[in-house]
Amino acid sequence: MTDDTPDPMKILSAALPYLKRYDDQIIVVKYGGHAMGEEETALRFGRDIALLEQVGVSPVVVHGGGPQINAMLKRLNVQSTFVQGLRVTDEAMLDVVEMVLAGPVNKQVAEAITRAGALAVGISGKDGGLIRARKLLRTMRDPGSHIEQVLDLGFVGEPEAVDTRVLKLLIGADIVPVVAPVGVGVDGQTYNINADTVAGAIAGALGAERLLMLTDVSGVKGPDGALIPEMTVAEVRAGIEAGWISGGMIPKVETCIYAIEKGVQGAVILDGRVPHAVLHELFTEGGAGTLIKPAGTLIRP
Ligand SMILES: Nc1ncnc2c1ncn2[C@@H]1O[C@H](COP(=O)(O)OP(=O)(O)O)[C@@H](O)[C@H]1O
Ligand SMILES: CC(=O)N[C@@H](CCC(=O)OP(=O)(O)O)C(=O)O
Repeated sequence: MTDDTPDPMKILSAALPYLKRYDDQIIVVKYGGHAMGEEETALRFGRDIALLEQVGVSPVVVHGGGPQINAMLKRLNVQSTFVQGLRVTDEAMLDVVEMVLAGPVNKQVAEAITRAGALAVGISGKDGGLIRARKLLRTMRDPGSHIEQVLDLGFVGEPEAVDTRVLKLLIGADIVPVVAPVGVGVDGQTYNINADTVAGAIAGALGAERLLMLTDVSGVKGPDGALIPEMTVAEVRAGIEAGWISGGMIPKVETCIYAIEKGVQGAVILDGRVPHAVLHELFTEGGAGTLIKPAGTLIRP
């Protein structure tokens, strides 16, 4: 009779080179609202992050919460509209967004990590001057028209500067920072920022070793629908140009490209609903999802 159960000793031993590779390295993990799923998924995520901390990696978590905001809006009977994948945010909407992101979602994620045995502290981009934001300006052109229209998305922002001091203090004290994607302008105005964008900005500012983007698809799929394990920045750009990278995947890969251009060694898009996706990516030979990397590097050890 054969026993297909993987030998835990073999798994641990095979993970050794990766454990050494990521020792003391900063890994930014974007935990998307769709990847949060049921309570058990969140607790499992918490255990994976706590394990990273225990083995000497320095994880920084940036979470989303789009579906959780939608659920609150439904309870309040408020409609929400999206333009180019971004939530149009007036003053009343901003209150709900900040309340949900910096409130229950932020605390649940931090608590799940803490419950698993690592200390985690939830903050928003407004704490410690972490994210100085400015209003995001987006334009749109109707098909067949030459005229660019400026879109008004209200209080939707983008990071203008990232002050990493508070993150470094927490990391230095072996505390896992958990960041809600809200920022503040020089004039004190609060902004709602897409969580992918915040994760990319923080990974770039910290010079992280890796940016992991946890979502609800297995990674970037090619024109034939098959998962692509590794791509260079140039290949990603060609995919956008050719149209087989589209919709919600565009801002995600653009965030990865931004982070790589800021010096991050590799950015991975992976399915956060798969048990232990983070550990699988970091500590196994094949990794998980799609690794986007600078040209000419061979970085899956
Ligand atoms: N080449 C591609 N590979 C994978 N997904 C793609 C691709 N092109 C477009 N997509 C779309 O991008 C979506 C992922 O983005 P999105 O739903 O915005 O993620 P999230 O909610 O986690 O931010 C997928 O569900 C898929 O419909
Ligand atoms: C401007 C904008 O659209 N902000 C997002 C912030 C949350 C987010 O990005 O959450 P996910 O990562 O779960 O999608 C929103 O209001 O939904």
